[in-house]
Amino acid sequence: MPRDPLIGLVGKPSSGKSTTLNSLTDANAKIGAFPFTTIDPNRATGYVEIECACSRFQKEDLCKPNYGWCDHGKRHVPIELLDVAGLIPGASQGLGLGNKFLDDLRQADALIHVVDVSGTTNAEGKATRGYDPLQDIEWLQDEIRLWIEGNLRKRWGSIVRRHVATKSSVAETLRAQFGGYGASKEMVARAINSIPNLPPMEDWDNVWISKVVLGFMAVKFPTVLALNKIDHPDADKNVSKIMLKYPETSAVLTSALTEVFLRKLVKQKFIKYEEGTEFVDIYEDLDPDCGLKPMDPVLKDRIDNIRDLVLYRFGSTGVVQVLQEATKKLKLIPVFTVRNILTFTGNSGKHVFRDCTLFKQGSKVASVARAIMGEVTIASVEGVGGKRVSMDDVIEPGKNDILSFKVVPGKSEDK
Ligand SMILES: Nc1nc2c(ncn2[C@@H]2O[C@H](COP(=O)(O)OP(=O)(O)OP(=O)(O)O)[C@@H](O)[C@H]2O)c(=O)[nH]1
Repeated sequence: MPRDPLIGLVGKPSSGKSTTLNSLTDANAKIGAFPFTTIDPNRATGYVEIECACSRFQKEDLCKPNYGWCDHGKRHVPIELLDVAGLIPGASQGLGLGNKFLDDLRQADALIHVVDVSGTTNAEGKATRGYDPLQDIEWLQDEIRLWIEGNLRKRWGSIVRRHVATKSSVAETLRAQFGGYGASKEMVARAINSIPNLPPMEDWDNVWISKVVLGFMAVKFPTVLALNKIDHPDADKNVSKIMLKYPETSAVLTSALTEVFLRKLVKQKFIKYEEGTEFVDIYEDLDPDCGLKPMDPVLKDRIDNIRDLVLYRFGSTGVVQVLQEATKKLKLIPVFTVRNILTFTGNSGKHVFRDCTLFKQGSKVASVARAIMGEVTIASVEGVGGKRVSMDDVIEPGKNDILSFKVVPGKSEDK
């Protein structure tokens, strides 16, 4: 059965991973200004915004997801997040929580690397001033590479002997080695194909091994940088440096602390705030019967600062966007499963498109069936208009992403 996609938050201690996770979820990950607040991997549910199928059929008013929510066709679908305990230089040699961190990482399908661009924490996450966060991007990649390389080199002699003796292909041999990281055959093939002029495996030296590991990392751990703490005055120059050095890397500017603060004020009914945007309304901006409470001047000043320093300058706090970017890297397709393909309703009631699940690009209807229905015998699959859909079809947005499975009668309920 395919596993649900998982996005890992990585970064040095105190870079703001827990705050970012909190800002994306309702989880209460511990937040602290000292290293290793997060000792156990912390799983939580984030919500990624997609275009809901309800708007294709002008049924926005009837859309009521079983999980997440839908706001005028903008649907927020759950996705699992993993806050990985702080990593420091030397982790691949076991420093800090190194090996534990790296082992937790195996399960992730994409990474959000939270970088503290304020320069106020050093590589170990201790308070400092003027630290250059460029270093963090480099050493974190290095530690992951060294960890994977270390695991490979430990057994290199026997790996190559077996490879030659069994006349295996490079893909087969590497698939066996990288299986522990959850690598599929297709992933290993993509990694190998990304390296030009790769010699036979028995001729690889350390340089070739590093190249292969880097190729594998790019496929297995596509990464988005969350350049966090942009509310800090020193952030600008550090962001420019990073963008200049890594023009090809996906990066989103974030202020996780601001997002957490805004969400708190929403709960306390001081503001109306559209997540992922720059729009914050306070009592004075709206009608007296808007349901908001008036603020004292100190709080009002803070909101003005947040508008000037974060929202109007950057367009948002960035946290919603960082999750969008990470999900984009995974190339996920939302699939809507309904019981009634004509009305798009579920088991009962008038509400439409109750279920939506994210699947990897390239998934077939058969794997959607297995993931959603379990091990039952499917009699037929229908798409929009009641058209028959083949189990072998590859799912595509707008084409066959709305499905109804009919189960062989007597075996199980259909959906
Ligand atoms: N100014 C500012 N501070 C932030 C931001 N995000 C997090 N912080 C602060 O940075 C400190 C560390 O944040 P955490 O979220 O605990 O960091 P962490 O990376 O999870 O740390 P570990 O659990 O030690 O790995 C806290 O004092 C946060 O309030 C931000 O966007 N701006």
